[in-house]
Amino acid sequence: MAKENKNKPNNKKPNKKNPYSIYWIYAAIGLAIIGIQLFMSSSTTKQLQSKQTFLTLMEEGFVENTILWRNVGRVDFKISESGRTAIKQNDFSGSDFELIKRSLNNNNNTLGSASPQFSFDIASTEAFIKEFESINEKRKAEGFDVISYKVDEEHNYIGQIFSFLLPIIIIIAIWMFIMRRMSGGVGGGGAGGQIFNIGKSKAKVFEKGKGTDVTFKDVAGLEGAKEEVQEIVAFLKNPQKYTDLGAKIPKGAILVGPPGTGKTLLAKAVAGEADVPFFSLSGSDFVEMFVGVGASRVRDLFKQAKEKSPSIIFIDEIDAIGRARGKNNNMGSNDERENTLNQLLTEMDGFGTNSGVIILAATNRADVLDKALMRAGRFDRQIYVDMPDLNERKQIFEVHLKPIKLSKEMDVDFLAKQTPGFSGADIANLCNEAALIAARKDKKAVEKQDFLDAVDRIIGGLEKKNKIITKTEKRAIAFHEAGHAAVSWLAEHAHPLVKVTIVPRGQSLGAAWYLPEERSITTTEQLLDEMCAALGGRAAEEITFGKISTGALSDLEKVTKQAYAMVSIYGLNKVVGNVSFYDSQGQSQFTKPYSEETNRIIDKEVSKLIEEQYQRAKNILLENQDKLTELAEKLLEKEVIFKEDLIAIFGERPWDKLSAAEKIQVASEQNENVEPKDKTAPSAQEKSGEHTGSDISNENKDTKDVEENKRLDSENSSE
Ligand SMILES: Nc1ncnc2c1ncn2[C@@H]1O[C@H](COP(=O)(O)OP(=O)(O)OP(=O)(O)O)[C@@H](O)[C@H]1O
Ligand SMILES: [Zn+2]
Repeated sequence: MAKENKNKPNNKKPNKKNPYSIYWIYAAIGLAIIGIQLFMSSSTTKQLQSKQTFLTLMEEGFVENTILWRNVGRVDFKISESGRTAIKQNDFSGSDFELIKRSLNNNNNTLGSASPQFSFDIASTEAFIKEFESINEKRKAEGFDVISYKVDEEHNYIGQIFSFLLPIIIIIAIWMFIMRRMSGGVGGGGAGGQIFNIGKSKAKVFEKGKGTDVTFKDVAGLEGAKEEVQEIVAFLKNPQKYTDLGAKIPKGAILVGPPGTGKTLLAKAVAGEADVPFFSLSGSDFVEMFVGVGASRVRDLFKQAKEKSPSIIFIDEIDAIGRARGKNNNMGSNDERENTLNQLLTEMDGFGTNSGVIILAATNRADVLDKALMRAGRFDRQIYVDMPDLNERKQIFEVHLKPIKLSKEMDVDFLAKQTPGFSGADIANLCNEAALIAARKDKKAVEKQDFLDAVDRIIGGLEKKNKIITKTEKRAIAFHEAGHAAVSWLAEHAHPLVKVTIVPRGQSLGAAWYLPEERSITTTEQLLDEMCAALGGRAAEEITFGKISTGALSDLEKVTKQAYAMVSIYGLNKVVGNVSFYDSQGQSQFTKPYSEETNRIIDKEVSKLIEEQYQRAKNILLENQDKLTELAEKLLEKEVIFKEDLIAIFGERPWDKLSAAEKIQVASEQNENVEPKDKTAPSAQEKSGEHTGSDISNENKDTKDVEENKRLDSENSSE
């Protein structure tokens, strides 16, 4: 039973006393009346005054389809073809014949309709039959055909109405079927039908004490967020404590943060732990193609929540309805969403602070939300759920490693270090992937190597063992990657390298993995050294082969972007000065906020900056050319080399001898092409509200070694 409650929408019970169904009854009655009237008017029977009219016509042989209704004492008949022409031409007199003539004329106007029917009352069926038979005998004697008749018990109106209504009923049935399909009512059950529930909220309800089995223990890290959410639960459990002191209980809290950081998980934990009904739905559940449905669903949701108060409403991905109003107004389709949002705002205003309903919402696009939604009095609290840091990653690993069978020497610290920029969801995925890899190798337990393979696979994509690369190309790739590795190893502030590979994987033909610090401010020296290392690949090609290739495309792209950022955004260039042309609103994309003169200076400074670093990279490599060659040869031989090989060739980095405690904060392995890394950039910015150095460092890390790919492509095409 508990299961039922969990999985089925709550709209089943109120179905019975649904206010919408009354309209349907009205509609059905209306349709029936229209139907009957149509039926009546289409086959009207004209009432004649006397039976003598019939008998006259019968004597002439002008009647057909004669039916005697025994228990109502009535006769219906029609006039035959010859009769109709005769009546129109001849002068039958009497009021009945006037009537017949008129209706025959009318009938001619309406194309294709059947000949009109006439009726008259009789006192007794038996007596009438006698008269009828006597006329027939007369006709027989005169050599004419006898007129036949039929005796029936009762006029079957019901059957005729039904046969008329049947197609209408079928059409309605088809229509209802389509509507049900459109409102996605798979779980809605057969009985009531979704059509009645289209304006009902689609919230899943977790009743008191039957919540999810997620608890706060399952949410690792996120200490701050957890505390705030727990406080909300406390408000609901014991409002007295707060209201006694005059405090108002917040109406809502919105969880903001990058994807996969555990917002939904946190809300599920609230459902699991709070001892109150929990309504869970997604922003897109309000959206339907019919106007007014969204607003009606909001109304219904709040009504239900209030009935069960104290309760919690959770709206996931609220940006689906909460987007700022008024933008893109030229597209009419937004009206419906705005109505929905307006209704939500009204509802949030409508209930008092102490009504015992608290709204939780989650989004990863807080920037697009309507300001009215975020103001105090609605979502009073904004809870930031950030990407996990080293320590939090460790805790998340601990949660997700629990169900996995590990080999003895598994080291969670190590895993956390290997995964900078991973979100909680990424880590969950990694653990699963590692287990899959181990299973594929028929292992009894998951080993460290499986996790490393899983990291490689998640970051870099699948290995491409069969990719065809010529010997010269392989050599060029090896020297290029060795160049990156050597420069980053030898430049003090560059991220030290951890692993270099020339195994094709995903899009790339080779990759150098760095060990970036998790830092929030980047110094000029760090930026310059990173640029130098990025140019190291091309520099190595030049000093080794005497020619450069197109393979450094993405290195160059990254370096150029970073140089422009340094000069025109971070104010790190002496000539341009302490100015930033950064446009945090992203408004003036078409006009540059500086003069032509400044433009020229910026361009000049950027190319100077890059050229300097390129020369520096070349110098570093020239000084160590034999070591570079040794490294490249080793790479060609082993395909993957690690930090240890670099130490063997270049010796320890003198500046790497940090204290162990510091190291734990600093360390972490990083690929050149870490996709999750990108996700951290905006969050760091959003949070501080200003532009920190972090996104520079991120830009810096996001090197794709697609370059090698492109190099090959263009070599093929140009030569
Ligand atoms: N802090 C965490 N502790 C444990 N597991 C986590 C944590 N964060 C994320 N996860 C894992 O990642 C999965 C996805 O997280 P969740 O759906 O809560 O992310 P989200 O922030 O809601 O993402 P989105 O914004 O994309 O909806 C969870 O089911 C859980 O397995
Ligand atoms: Zn490169």
